[in-house]
This record gives sequence, structure tokens and C-alpha cells, in this order.
Amino acid sequence: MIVTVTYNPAVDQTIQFDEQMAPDRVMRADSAQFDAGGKGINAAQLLTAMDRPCVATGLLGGFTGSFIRETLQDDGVETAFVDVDGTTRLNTTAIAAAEEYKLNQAGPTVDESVVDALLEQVRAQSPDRVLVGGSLPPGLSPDAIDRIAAGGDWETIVDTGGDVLRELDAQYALCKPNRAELGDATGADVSTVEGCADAADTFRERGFDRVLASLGADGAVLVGDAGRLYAEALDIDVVDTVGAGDALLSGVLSAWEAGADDETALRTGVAVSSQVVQRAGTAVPDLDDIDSVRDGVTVRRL
Ligand SMILES: Nc1ncnc2c1ncn2[C@@H]1O[C@H](COP(=O)(O)OP(=O)(O)O)[C@@H](O)[C@H]1O
Ligand SMILES: O=P(O)(O)OC[C@H]1O[C@](O)(COP(=O)(O)O)[C@@H](O)[C@@H]1O
Repeated sequence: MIVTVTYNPAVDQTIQFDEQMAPDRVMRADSAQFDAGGKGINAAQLLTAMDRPCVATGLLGGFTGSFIRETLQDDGVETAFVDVDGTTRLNTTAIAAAEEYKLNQAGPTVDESVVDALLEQVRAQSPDRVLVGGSLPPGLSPDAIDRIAAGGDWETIVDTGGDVLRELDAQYALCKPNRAELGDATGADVSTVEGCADAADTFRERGFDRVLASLGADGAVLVGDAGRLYAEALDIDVVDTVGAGDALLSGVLSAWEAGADDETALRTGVAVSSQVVQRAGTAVPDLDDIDSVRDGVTVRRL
């Protein structure tokens, strides 16, 4: 069973315009939607949709926090959040003509004491795996993630920014940087797939059994003791890439929970992410035929 920890959840607002963004004028959206968001929450929704036992935890506050809790419960996702003062943030993605703008708030300032309360929630679920996803709100340091990793006999997976990744100092089963985050964390040249695989392999020495590096339209690499696997992205019509990394990671974790090997897990991750990027927002897409999509993913060893 997987528990997800989202220290800094978000209500994801996605608004779409036919015309390009321009300053000093009123832009009137053609469509708009609100979704429960934040990296660990996105993963919990996808894992639940793939029938993998999962509990979403993290910090919630204010009316936006209530929206997230109610949305997850309506979606059948089990929750065990810690309430905090302040208001959970609103992250806005504006899709204007062919351009995407991502406007993320910082989140409410929290006291480090919330980590103790959160650890209690995680331990109460007796998980096999814990995914810590997303940024940290003001008031928390990377130690808040290390304390989860060291807090019980579970495997810890982490998906967070490169600036935090490089500060972590515990043992992790996997981290999931995207290309920019991998470059930030390692200072390596990540302009090629091979370069990303080299950087990911080197980064393992910092306490990560495996590194899953997502490369956008170039697909993803998964490096670990079993070697360096590369999966090309599927050729699809992309609408919105927000949530893509969470979807990749969720597919990998879902396959592992079913006992699959790394190659099948990587294929599943690319398949799930290809479904998510074909629609706006971070709501769960139709995953009924994900196995046939997975079988169309090409994986090779680097
Ligand atoms: N333009 C694209 N075409 C096809 N697949 C994509 C595209 N962008 C993202 N994906 C899929 O989503 C996965 C994660 O995308 P990425 O943008 O790297 O994640 P993040 O949201 O963490 O930045 C990729 O590995 C790929 O499978
Ligand atoms: O695009 P990704 O990396 O999969 O993550 C999407 C999620 O990350 C967020 O952008 C938040 O990211 P951060 O927690 O890193 O700020 C959410 O708004 C969104 O739900």
C-alpha cells in the first residue's frame, strides 16, 4: 500500500484562451476548471484510479484545502490530511493559443511541528511505500522530507525540485526529477538523452537506489542496478503537460505494486503520462485500456 505526502498541495486552476496572452488588457477565458492538485495528490488520484491501495496525506488549510479534501473523497481516494492555519495555494495554468503559462503560489507558512503530526498519520497507515511529492511550503526545509524517509520501515520515493533534491540526506528508493530539475540537482549537461542518463546514474550516489528522469517530449530514462532504460514518448496531440511527471511516476509505482519489472514499469509510466497530457488540467483521464497503450511504448537499454 502506498501513502502519498503532499506538503504543499494546490488547487489547480486551468484556464484556456484562443488568443495569445497580452499585457494591459482583459483576457476572457474560453474555458476554466479547478482540480485537486499537488504532486502527491495527483499521484494518489491516479493510483486509486488504477486500483492500487493508496492514502493521500499532507497539509491542508482554508477553503481551497476543503475543496481538495472533498474532491478526493468524491473520487474515492482515501485521505488522512493534517489541518494547518492559512490557506492551501491556488496554482494557475493559462493555456493561450499554443503557449502554456504556469503561475504557482508559494503556499501557507507552516511550523516544523507539523512534520511530527504528519509522520503520525503516515505511520498509522503502515505503508510499504511512501511518495513525497512537490515543493515545500514556507517554514519547512528539506529535512521535512528526510524525516519521512527515515521515519519508518517503508521505501520512500521523492518528486521535488532540483534545489531540494540536492539537499536531501537520507536513503530513497527513487527520485523523479524532470530534465530541468536533473540539471539543477547535478549541474550536468542534460541537453541529450545520453547526458540525462549519465547525470541520473551519477546522482544515484547521493542516496537514490533508482533515478527516474522525465524528459518531456523525449520520454524518460530509468537508471538503477538493473541498468539504464530509455523509453521514447508516444507521438500524441498534447494539450496540457501539467501533471505529466506525476502521471509518469504513478504509472511506474502502479506497475511495481503489481510486481512488474523496471521495463514494464517504465512503459506503464509513459503510457499513463501520455493519457494525462492529452487533456487540460490534472483530473484523472480514462485509464481503462492503459495496458494496450503500454504495449505501444518502445524501451531500449542505453
Ligand atoms: N510533448 C509530449 N509528448 C508526449 N509525451 C509527453 C510530452 N510531454 C510530456 N510527456 C510525457 O509525460 C512524461 C513526463 O513529462 P515531463 O514534462 O518531463 O514531466 P514534469 O511534469 O515532471 O516536467 C514524459 O516522460 C512523457 O512520457
Ligand atoms: O507537472 P508536474 O511536475 O507533474 O506537477 C504538477 C503539479 O505540480 C504543481 O505544479 C505543484 O508543483 P510544486 O509543488 O513543485 O510547486 C501542481 O500545481 C500540479 O498539480
